[in-house]
Amino acid sequence: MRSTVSPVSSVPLSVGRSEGSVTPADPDLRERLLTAFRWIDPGEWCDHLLTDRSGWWRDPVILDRIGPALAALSPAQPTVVVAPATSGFLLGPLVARAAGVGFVEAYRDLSGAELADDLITRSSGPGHDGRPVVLGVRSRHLGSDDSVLVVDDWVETGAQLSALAEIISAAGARYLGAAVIVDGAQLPVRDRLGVRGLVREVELDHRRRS
Ligand SMILES: O=P(O)(O)OC[C@H]1O[C@H](OP(=O)(O)OP(=O)(O)O)[C@H](O)[C@@H]1O
Repeated sequence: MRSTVSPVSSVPLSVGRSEGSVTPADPDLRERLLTAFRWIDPGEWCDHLLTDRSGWWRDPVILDRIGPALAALSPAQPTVVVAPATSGFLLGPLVARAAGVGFVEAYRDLSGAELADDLITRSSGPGHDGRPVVLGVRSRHLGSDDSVLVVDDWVETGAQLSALAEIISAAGARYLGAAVIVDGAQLPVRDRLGVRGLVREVELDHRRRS
């Protein structure tokens, strides 16, 4: 399911979507997020649409406002922001900066020499691409005094967030919830993982059809 067209990632075409509430946000920012996003139909070889989120990062206004907007979704003041590779490595530091805290990477590829460190790893899934999710976080960067806001650009099955919530719990830290740009989660997943989003996936879907 993974596209070779960078920086596009895949999201299933016929995913179930809930109509749950999304936290109200800056209307202009929401409009920019909806406008700058593109669905891509790769054609016969693929039975689902691909997501092109690159327009978000190209818009300087989005880049300026997205950190504070996501930080504002946190139900409490975090002591640290955690986000998964790859998009989370862009978004996470923007949110951490807005919240006045530090950032910790959650890696998907645990084979790199740079990760020769004590890691807390957890698996979950399958994720939106049908594959198991395995994430690892350096244990020395999280502790029992930490309240952790997880940040990502998109939630679909919640597999990434589930693994992160378990990692945070294993570190003895407090999981505050997740702040995301696009909430495509089903209601039970949204509630279980404390997901708050700026836009709903169905809003993007409506734009595709209009
Ligand atoms: O709720 P889930 O089913 O776990 O899916 C959510 C994940 O999907 C996207 O990642 P993607 O695989 O597209 O990778 P990217 O961060 O490199 O764009 C997004 O950035 C989330 O991390």
